[in-house]
Amino acid sequence: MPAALALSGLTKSFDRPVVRGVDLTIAGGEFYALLGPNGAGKTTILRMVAGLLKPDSGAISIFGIDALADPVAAKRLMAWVSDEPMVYDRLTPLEYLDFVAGLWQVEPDRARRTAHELIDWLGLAPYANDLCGGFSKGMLQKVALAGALVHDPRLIILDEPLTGLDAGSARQVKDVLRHKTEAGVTVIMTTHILEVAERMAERIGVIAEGRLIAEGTLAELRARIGRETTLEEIFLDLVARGSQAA
Ligand SMILES: Nc1ncnc2c1ncn2[C@@H]1O[C@H](COP(=O)(O)OP(=O)(O)OP(=O)(O)O)[C@@H](O)[C@H]1O
Repeated sequence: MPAALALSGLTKSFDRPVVRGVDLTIAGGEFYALLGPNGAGKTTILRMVAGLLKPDSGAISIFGIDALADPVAAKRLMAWVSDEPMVYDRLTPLEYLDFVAGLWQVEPDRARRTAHELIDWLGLAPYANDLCGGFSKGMLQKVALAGALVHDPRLIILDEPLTGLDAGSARQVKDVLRHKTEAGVTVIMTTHILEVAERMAERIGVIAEGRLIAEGTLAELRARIGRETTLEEIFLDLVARGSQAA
């Protein structure tokens, strides 16, 4: 069984190098959190995986598909959920999900079932027939998440999915992601909420200055630091060591 995601030697520069030779392998069904300081390159890595940015060099494989050579086949297997939700103002959540499912050519009955399931899970049922134009950012984030999941992707990539959500909405989103991993779906997400990474992720990767400076389970990261402490302490310690090494 090929890895859900395998990155090798991934690099990207803008006016300076931003992603500097990242190798990363995530197994099918894993929940992986990508942590790192602001500007570390996390979003840039994920945007390359999602096919929104072209790497300068390196390889991206999604369930064994070369995502650079066959981006359409790779995109069929994954969902990209950005931290800036893009939803059509003039559609209702149900219409939006129907539209997205149509783009993916999901069989209509199945699409409708999945759409209703996602809308229920995310607490959007009371607004399912209201125009998205009047929604708050948190509601739009949930509609965008539902839209990303309507074609039943096997790999879900989320950039800061919980930012700006109230406690109830954050719980709904976390429950959906948990439900998906229980069903064998792979999740990779960036977050600055260390408690979320600590509670939800099976493995954590730390990016600093464009490099993967550490990864492992929380216990493995703790062992690297050599003392029993919080993820926050581990994170700060690893990042400080990473910048010293660079
Ligand atoms: N399109 C772009 N053009 C020029 N520079 C960019 C572009 N996109 C990102 N950068 C730069 O690349 C660096 C890494 O950005 P990136 O968004 O990947 O970081 P991040 O780890 O996701 O940060 P944050 O936690 O703040 O979201 C930053 O210095 C950013 O300004």
